[in-house]
Amino acid sequence: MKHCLTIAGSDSSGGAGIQGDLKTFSAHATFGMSVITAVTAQNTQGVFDVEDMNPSIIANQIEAIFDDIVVHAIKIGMVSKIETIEVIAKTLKKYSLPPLVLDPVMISKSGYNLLKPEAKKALIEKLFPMATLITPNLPETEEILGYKIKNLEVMKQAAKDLHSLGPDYILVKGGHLAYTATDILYDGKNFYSFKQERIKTTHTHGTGCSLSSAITANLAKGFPMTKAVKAAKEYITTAILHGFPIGKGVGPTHHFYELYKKAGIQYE
Ligand SMILES: Nc1ncnc2c1ncn2[C@@H]1O[C@H](COP(=O)(O)OP(=O)(O)OP(=O)(O)O)[C@@H](O)[C@H]1O
Ligand SMILES: Cc1ncc(CO)c(N)n1
Repeated sequence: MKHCLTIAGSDSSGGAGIQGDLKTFSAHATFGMSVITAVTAQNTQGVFDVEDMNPSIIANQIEAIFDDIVVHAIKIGMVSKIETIEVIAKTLKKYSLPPLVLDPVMISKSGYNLLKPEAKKALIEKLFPMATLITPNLPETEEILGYKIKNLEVMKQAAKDLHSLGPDYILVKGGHLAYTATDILYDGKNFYSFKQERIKTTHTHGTGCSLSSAITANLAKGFPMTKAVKAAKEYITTAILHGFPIGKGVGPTHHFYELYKKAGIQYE
């Protein structure tokens, strides 16, 4: 059994953030652990409130895990503000780290700033160089680099520009492209394209969180990066295809579709 850690925010509606990450780790038969950076009051319609955890409890959660349990891979999601970023970087640096996937969460699908705008610089300077992989979506990539991205060619240029900021691998996610859901992976030398037709659905709450957690679980199992991303892309595509129409807005994906199918579990 491999052990995966998510350092992220709690999503009360269960599809994204810590809850989505732990479901994804479990769906990959890995043991999930969590460090909560913030608690959000959100549902399928929006984010209504956020309470950030104090830096001391963030540090204590990280230390409690690393001082006791082997961590095979880490995912970082919502980090809210400068103090949170600083304490995560400082505390993690005390340990020898496994692969680290950083999802640079900035703005929720409903338009809420999950990262305070003034914290962008700290995220890039303190956490990007520690990351094995970063997984920005298109609005995040545009925000970090300061130019518009409308097609796959510009996504490749963006991947190169992001690579110069320190991560070993870049995955620019194309979920916000109009015509395809193609993601581009860059390792500093080669590009790898993960092509997928856009699925016509509104139930895409937490797709980014779940994709990065699936990659994390695959890295924990020792998959090389291209294989980890390929398998995670297949996982998220299935999860989106079977998304749940719960709530009045953007519903969550189905984290356990394949497992339920194999087990013959009826859930409808
Ligand atoms: N409609 C869709 N059909 C197929 N794949 C999709 C669709 N929407 C997103 N994806 C895929 O889901 C993954 C997550 O990408 P996306 O760009 O949506 O992340 P995100 O915006 O960070 O998500 P969130 O903020 O909700 O967590 C990517 O592999 C993307 O290509
Ligand atoms: C807590 C949290 N993290 C990340 C996202 C982005 O999907 C979200 N909506 N909520």
